[in-house]
Amino acid sequence: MSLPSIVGFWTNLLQISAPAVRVALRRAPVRVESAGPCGQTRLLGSWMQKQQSTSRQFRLILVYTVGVFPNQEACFMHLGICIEGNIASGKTTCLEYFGKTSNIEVIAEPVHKWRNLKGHNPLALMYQDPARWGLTLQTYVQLTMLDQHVTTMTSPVTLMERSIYSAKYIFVENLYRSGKMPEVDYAVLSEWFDWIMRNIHVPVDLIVYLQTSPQTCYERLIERCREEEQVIPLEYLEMIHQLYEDWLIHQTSFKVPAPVLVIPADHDVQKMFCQYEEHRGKILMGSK
Ligand SMILES: Nc1ncnc2c1ncn2[C@@H]1O[C@H](COP(=O)(O)OP(=O)(O)O)[C@@H](O)[C@H]1O
Ligand SMILES: Nc1ccn([C@H]2C[C@H](O)[C@@H](COP(=O)(O)O)O2)c(=O)n1
Repeated sequence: MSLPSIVGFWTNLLQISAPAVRVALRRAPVRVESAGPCGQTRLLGSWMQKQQSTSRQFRLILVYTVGVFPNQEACFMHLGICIEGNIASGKTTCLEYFGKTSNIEVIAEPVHKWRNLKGHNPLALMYQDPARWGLTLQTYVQLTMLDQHVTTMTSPVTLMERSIYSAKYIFVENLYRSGKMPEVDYAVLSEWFDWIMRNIHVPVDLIVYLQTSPQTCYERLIERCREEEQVIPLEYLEMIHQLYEDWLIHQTSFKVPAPVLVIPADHDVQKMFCQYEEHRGKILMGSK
């Protein structure tokens, strides 16, 4: 490449691929692992991983590679953002808001699958008898959440409701700690989860935590009136709340897989929409 074409290349790269460049710079050592059209960058990526280097120069080499093989840009373009929060904290409402007001792809929690699996309702069974059905539900939750994480996305930004991480660190943990999940069931789920973490890349670029009081969630849960959840007492929401706080605010329980943007979510819907607008830029850029 001659000097002008190199300059032109960089200018074009930075103009056309700003999000790709940014994502590649930040995520290079862990994101370069797709096979097929990303073959060349995959080699470079694994070499970089071996070097255990996070230096800016190496990352720039990678960005250069993205530019030289422009058809690979899609590998770096995508940002995955998870909306986390207690039951009935307003996650679905948040997803619907962004789904309507921009071309972000939204993925709702697959609750319909948990309520109807070949005519069975694992969610209802779990609430009726957690010790018997907790493992059944959470195994299925883990599978369906993983499926959503690895689904190929076409738009640059995806907002996903909850994650495989909160399924394990919040809900499985809660069943176990409250004595409603036998140790052997917890061990089986943990083995599965650890295997997934070792063998499958589950990328999350940003966690948006809708922080509510348990009381607010209790009121919204009653208002929503989902049949299976009528048995949920306030104490259950308090335990889920504490697990979320320890994980995402105090960061004392489990590894947090991405930066956390905290949005206070006890407010009415209008105020929440205003807050979403205030944070729209950060969310779209995947930064807190
Ligand atoms: N900011 C809010 N103020 C009052 N009610 C809300 C607010 N956000 C959501 N709701 C209502 O609370 C219930 C739970 O909201 P939802 O978005 O389904 O929560 P989640 O997806 O977190 O379980 C729904 O009936 C919804 O209409
Ligand atoms: N791993 C999980 C995830 C969710 N649930 C339950 C909690 C709620 O009853 C329902 C959906 O949650 P929402 O989106 O309304 O917060 O599924 C669970 O038991 N385990």
